[in-house]
Amino acid sequence: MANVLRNSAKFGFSGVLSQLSIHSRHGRECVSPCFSLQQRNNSTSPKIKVDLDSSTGVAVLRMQSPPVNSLSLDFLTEFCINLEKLEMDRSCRGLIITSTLSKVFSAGLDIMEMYGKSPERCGEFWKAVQEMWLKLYGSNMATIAAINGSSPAGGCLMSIGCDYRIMADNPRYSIGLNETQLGIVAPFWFKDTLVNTVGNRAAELSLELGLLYSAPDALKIGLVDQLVPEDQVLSTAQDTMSKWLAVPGQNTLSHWLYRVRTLSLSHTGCTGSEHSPSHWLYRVRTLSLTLAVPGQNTLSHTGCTRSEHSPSHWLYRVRTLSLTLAVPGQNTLSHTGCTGSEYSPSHWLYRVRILSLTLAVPGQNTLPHTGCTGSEHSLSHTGCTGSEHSLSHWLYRVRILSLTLAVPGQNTLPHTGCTGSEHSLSHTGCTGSEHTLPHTGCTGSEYSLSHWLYRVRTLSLTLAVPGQNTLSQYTL
Ligand SMILES: CCCCC/C=C\CCC/C=C/CC(=O)SCCNC(=O)CCNC(=O)[C@H](O)C(C)(C)COP(=O)(O)OP(=O)(O)OC[C@H]1O[C@@H](n2cnc3c(N)ncnc32)[C@H](O)[C@@H]1OP(=O)(O)O
Repeated sequence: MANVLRNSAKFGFSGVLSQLSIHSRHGRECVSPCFSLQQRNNSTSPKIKVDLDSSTGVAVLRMQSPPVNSLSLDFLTEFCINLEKLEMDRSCRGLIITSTLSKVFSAGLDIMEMYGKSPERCGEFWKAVQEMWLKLYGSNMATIAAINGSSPAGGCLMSIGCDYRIMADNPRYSIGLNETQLGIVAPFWFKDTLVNTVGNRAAELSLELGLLYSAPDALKIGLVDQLVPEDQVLSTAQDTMSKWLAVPGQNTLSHWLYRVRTLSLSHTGCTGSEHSPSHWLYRVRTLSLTLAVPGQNTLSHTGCTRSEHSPSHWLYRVRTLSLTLAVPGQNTLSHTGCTGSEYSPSHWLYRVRILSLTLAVPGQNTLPHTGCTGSEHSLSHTGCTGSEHSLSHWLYRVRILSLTLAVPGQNTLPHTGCTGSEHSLSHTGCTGSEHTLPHTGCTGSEYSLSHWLYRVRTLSLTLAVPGQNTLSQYTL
């Protein structure tokens, strides 16, 4: 193990990444995930065993790939195919993931896949990792991880991709995103999923230090939801699953609304159907990693010029910065308008972030400042076009807007400037009839207004990417 890691370090992950980056630029065909997965599954011995109980609608997926259920390309392929089959099986409503091995749930990504492989193989592997996460995190089934052993790195990702985690109460078992300790960096979507699970500060500490938590500590920070004696992990998962399945529609809207935010960030920048989510996940990840490569200080405006800022420290922060500030199609941080020395980065970063959150009104040209160049760098870039429009004027309106949105019978948003037939849900940024927020599950007139107001508000706040038609990009 240690040898593998040492060799990986010697080989250089950034080298692998740059190769991958080139590969990505040349472009991969966007084929259906199902097709591509089936094509590349050459393994004969099953690494996954699935039992679906048709009386309960609950499937148990057992990982059985000794010695440690490491996530190789073959393993991931088999995992995804099984997941996809269950997803398409309408009788299956719940999924429990566990391991047949003693002491180990999953050791995470197979280190051997990250060492000495061709760029093509690396690309396939990485795509499979993304597909595993997308399928799990985006599943319509209720999902529970029955963690009956250690679950580092990718194993932890798999666990936090589920709705609920039950872990064996054994302090020798550990779980966490420990990549930093290995000299590599957890991709931003690993980070997002962790943040969604344990919150910002715990995730920050966890990622910067590459922490592995014992089962009791994992429970303390909320990384797992419940500890039970080892021999009761599966039975408790089954009991818990019946509670989840008793919640009406639990695996539809509420489930999705929460997850859509994370998934949509992953898609940012997607403008055409040729861009599959995994394609973008791959690119964005590469971008974020590349941005912080020492010696390539393209983020000089972030203030990152000193050697005392360790990569992991910066990668974590830079990722957050890019996600927060990046406007698709814009030259990321330069769109902050920070071109003169009078504007310190922190000054701008702070303001722009607040502005984006405060002023973004879907369908409006909320943040035209992204194209500001020169002396108009002022508060007028918030969308105010005349000097009479002060910031407080706008802040006031936007506040009113948010409040008004929730008043039954006023869903037309006339004050946003919308006039005519576009007074509808198209103000969310949807422009074509095909864009009916399919992922919300809402499809027709059976949904009352208050129902929609509530949903739209959440969606707008959640999904609005200024200047982009975010919802239309959502293809999952
Ligand atoms: C495509 C290239 C892209 C490059 C991009 C670069 C960076 C991007 C982000 C990378 C993200 C990575 C996420 C990951 O998941 S990295 C993997 C991290 N995993 C770990 O750190 C786990 C390491 N393993 C352990 O801690 C332990 O093995 C254990 C799971 C706790 C089990 O312990 P134990 O029961 O004592 O077993 P052993 O340690 O003796 O191991 C038995 C056997 O298994 C081999 N092995 C263990 N882990 C892995 C692994 N992840 N991949 C492959 N092989 C693994 C270990 O070497 C032993 O083999 P031998 O018996 O042959 O010595």
